[in-house]
Amino acid sequence: MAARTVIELDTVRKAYPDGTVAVEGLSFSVREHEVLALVGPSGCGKSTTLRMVNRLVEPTSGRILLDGEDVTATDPVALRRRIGYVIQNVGLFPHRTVEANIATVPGLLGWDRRRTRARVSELLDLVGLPAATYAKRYPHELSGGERQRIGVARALATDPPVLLMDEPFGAVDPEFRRHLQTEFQRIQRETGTTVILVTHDIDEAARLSDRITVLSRGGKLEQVASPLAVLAHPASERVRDFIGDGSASRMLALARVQTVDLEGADRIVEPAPPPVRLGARLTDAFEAVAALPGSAMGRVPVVGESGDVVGSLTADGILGALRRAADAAGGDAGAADIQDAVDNVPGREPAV
Ligand SMILES: Nc1ncnc2c1ncn2[C@@H]1O[C@H](COP(=O)(O)OP(=O)(O)OP(=O)(O)O)[C@@H](O)[C@H]1O
Repeated sequence: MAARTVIELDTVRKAYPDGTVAVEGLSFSVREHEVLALVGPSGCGKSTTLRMVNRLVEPTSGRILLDGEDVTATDPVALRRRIGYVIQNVGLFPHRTVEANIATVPGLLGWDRRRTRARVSELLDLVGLPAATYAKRYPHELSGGERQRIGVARALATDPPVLLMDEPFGAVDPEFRRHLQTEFQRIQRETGTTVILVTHDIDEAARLSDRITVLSRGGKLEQVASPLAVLAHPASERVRDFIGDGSASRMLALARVQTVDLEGADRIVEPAPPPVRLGARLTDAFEAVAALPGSAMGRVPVVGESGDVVGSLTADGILGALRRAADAAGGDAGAADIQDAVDNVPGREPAV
């Protein structure tokens, strides 16, 4: 069964009063429970698009539907209760405790104290910041990453079906950013919230989203497709430019080792190197092959769930897996494109 459409943009245009056309003829839809990344170069209209969904910005023309209902015909306050919103610098109220910040929307909805307190505690657990330690703190008593997590907790307070996130991990250092991304993924899977995630970072989009929407200057739609399809088959020169180098290594991180990519276990040379797991990311398989000593003849054992060796994998197997993944992602890019991309994978040389 096809997933239900939750948000639909239909030929949306936004011209600001000074004449800047931020978004032009933009149409795309977001399916229930998916994470849709909105990417593109600076100033291409990502934030404007996001803010039109919750009516912080009004479209000049076109329609935006939430559950089939035109948002411009919906009371903005009621609308924003159905849509969580997380921005880069969070915007927590500085003179309110963490608890009071998270309880903002429940308070507006008239929840009683017990229900609110229970929800705050549940959300703090969800974002990994226990209430006993954090509920009574003020925003200035938190690290940047913790503030970010409180921002997510606040946005999720009334369990909105839709969450809009504008560069939510932008203000934190790269290592912690990775941690927050993983946490976000866990929370999103747990809650099933439909998410639009604005980011200028193609790696973040590839890692976190089910589909990527690429915009170019003036808010024009260039491509909507799965991360693998965008990386393997960029729809235009502008998408290619935006992605830049490194598509192949990004694809390796998305595709997985499958049985069809394997050769026989009987070809493994003893003493065997450490095995790779069936279903592992191709990146891990690639690193394993690249690290092989010459004596292993470029071949790693592959083990199944029970730990039994189910076959062996070589650099050619990995290349085949990458081609298969790219083909499965659709489009008609030739094998040469993929070969070209694979040739640019750092560390490929020693693997062959
Ligand atoms: N209030 C405004 N008045 C006039 N122009 C605006 C206004 N807000 C945004 N713009 C312009 O609209 C265009 C799109 O801006 P927007 O913030 O949506 O882009 P973005 O893709 O989110 O950018 P970034 O990645 O840099 O945050 C830009 O040219 C910007 O200067």
